[in-house]
Amino acid sequence: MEIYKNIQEMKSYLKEMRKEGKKIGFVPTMGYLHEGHLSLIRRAAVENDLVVVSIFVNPRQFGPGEDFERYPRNIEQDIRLSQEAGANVLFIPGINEMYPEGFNTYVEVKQLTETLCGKSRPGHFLGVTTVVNKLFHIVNPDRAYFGQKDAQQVIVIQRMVKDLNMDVEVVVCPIVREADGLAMSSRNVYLNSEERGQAIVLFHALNMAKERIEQGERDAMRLKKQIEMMIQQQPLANIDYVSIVDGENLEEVKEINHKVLIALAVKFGTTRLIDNMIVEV
Ligand SMILES: Nc1ncnc2c1ncn2[C@@H]1O[C@H](COP(=O)(O)OP(=O)(O)OP(=O)(O)O)[C@@H](O)[C@H]1O
Ligand SMILES: CC(C)(CO)[C@@H](O)C(=O)[O-]
Ligand code: BAL
Repeated sequence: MEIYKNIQEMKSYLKEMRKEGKKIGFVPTMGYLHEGHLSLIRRAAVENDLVVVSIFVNPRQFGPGEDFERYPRNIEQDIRLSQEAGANVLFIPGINEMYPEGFNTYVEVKQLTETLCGKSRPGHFLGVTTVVNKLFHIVNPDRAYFGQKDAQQVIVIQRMVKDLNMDVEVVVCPIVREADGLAMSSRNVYLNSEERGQAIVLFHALNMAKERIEQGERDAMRLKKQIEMMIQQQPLANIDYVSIVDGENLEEVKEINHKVLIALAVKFGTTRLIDNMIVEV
């Protein structure tokens, strides 16, 4: 596996690969890889000739007081796991490589970034779209792989790709869960055993909501209340948001009569977890 820290060196290497006709699949990550990330890498390896994985904990998508400094990192383990999953090139730039002095260009998707996580984390998606845009320019992939776990991120990136006529196919991969249903996340390591035990309520609440819709529930407000009540029964849970939105434009729905996204963010102690489920009626 090739490992690059330098943008120009990796660009030259990938240019050669492209000249040989190789199709490039790209998996952007913030590292501390788990089965969720590995599922993206494995899929990219099946669908492309060359798989590039980036590991960059992007400071510009963390707000002040968020967990940038303590975000979990284990580069040796990431190298081993990504190689085993089928990565051919690892891109691990330093902060100065990505944001040299004088850096001053941002890419912003409006509206879609103003709800859900965008509301609770002002500036977060500006950081995400800016860094993903940069990474797309550096890697120039044919396909880029993102997890449905970050549902809003997927929709925002699809919008950016469309609006800016970018030649990359965005491939969305299903949420990978722990055996008990908790969505895998690098941040799960922050949870103590009590918090970890209670966090399973998120998956249970999403399943409950799906069942209610399947049984005929159409009132989004009533369902949202039921989800909130179920989560609040866990003493360590602190709800950031529970939302039932249109699966395409992320606008809050009143009546559930088409494809909806049930999305939530809940804190357990200091750890903020997100999860979601798409339900079609
Ligand atoms: N459980 C999962 N299932 C599928 N894809 C996932 C999962 N967790 C993360 N991903 C995807 O992996 C990519 C990189 O995500 P990232 O490095 O932020 O990991 P993460 O575990 O989601 O971290 P965190 O939850 O701490 O933000 C994103 O496209 C994300 O959606
Ligand atoms: C896409 C991403 C790698 C950009 O930093 C990040 O937001 C993530 O890991 O989902
Ligand atoms: N997966 C989204 C990265 C973040 O929480 O900053």
